[in-house]
Amino acid sequence: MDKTEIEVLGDNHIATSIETPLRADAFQRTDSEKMEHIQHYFSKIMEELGLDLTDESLSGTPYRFAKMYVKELFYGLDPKNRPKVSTFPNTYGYKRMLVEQDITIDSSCEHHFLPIVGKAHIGYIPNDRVVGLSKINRLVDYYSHRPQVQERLCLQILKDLQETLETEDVIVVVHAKHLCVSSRGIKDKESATTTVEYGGAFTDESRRSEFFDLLKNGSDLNR
Ligand SMILES: Nc1nc2c(ncn2[C@@H]2O[C@H](COP(=O)(O)OP(=O)(O)OP(=O)(O)O)[C@@H](O)[C@H]2O)c(=O)[nH]1
Ligand SMILES: [Zn+2]
Repeated sequence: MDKTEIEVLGDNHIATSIETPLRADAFQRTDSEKMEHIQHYFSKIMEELGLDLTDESLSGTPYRFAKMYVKELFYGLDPKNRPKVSTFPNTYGYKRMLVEQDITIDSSCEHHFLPIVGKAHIGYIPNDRVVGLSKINRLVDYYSHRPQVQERLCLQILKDLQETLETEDVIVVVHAKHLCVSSRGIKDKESATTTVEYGGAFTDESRRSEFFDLLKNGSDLNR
């Protein structure tokens, strides 16, 4: 694809599917093999920029970069890294809304590979199964650690929780800053992006209002 085609495609940045676009052979290579290749290619990028890789401070950077990509920033690409999320019967019969708020979002934008940082807030109305609270945070962390667009991140978290909790009654809000907007390009330091996705009972406006009221109460309590 040449530069003109990329410029034309520029605004077509909304993903066409909820799934992260992966190659069929995405996991044929081991993590170590991937790190070895990325280390090699990143050293070439550094060299192209004119950097002297024999410098003591720079010499380890290609390895650090490769490890960071495969093991840290993008560990969530590999389905084998999805956290084990066991559910248990809702024996106490709690049927009201549960809100888990201010979950850290540390993600990366797939257009520029720069950080997306913010918070996720999640609500659900338990059906017959409930989940350990920390597992919600773990799922958010897992889906965040892929090259993402915020809309898809929000949808992937929603879909997984709906399947795991065996209910459509889930709402996901992501509020985040994109470094590709704040540190390059337009360089707007103040703006942030909010996405919201929901299903089931949350299609009812009064349920959404209840959720947003609980969020507000939660943040007031935290003050
Ligand atoms: N909808 C959406 N857009 C995003 C997200 N992350 C980055 N973008 C946008 O994706 C767009 C990519 O547009 P391009 O015109 O190809 O890229 P660019 O020339 O670097 O754009 P500028 O950032 O305006 O300089 C930009 O407008 C980004 O702000 C996201 O999570 N969701
Ligand atoms: Zn970006």
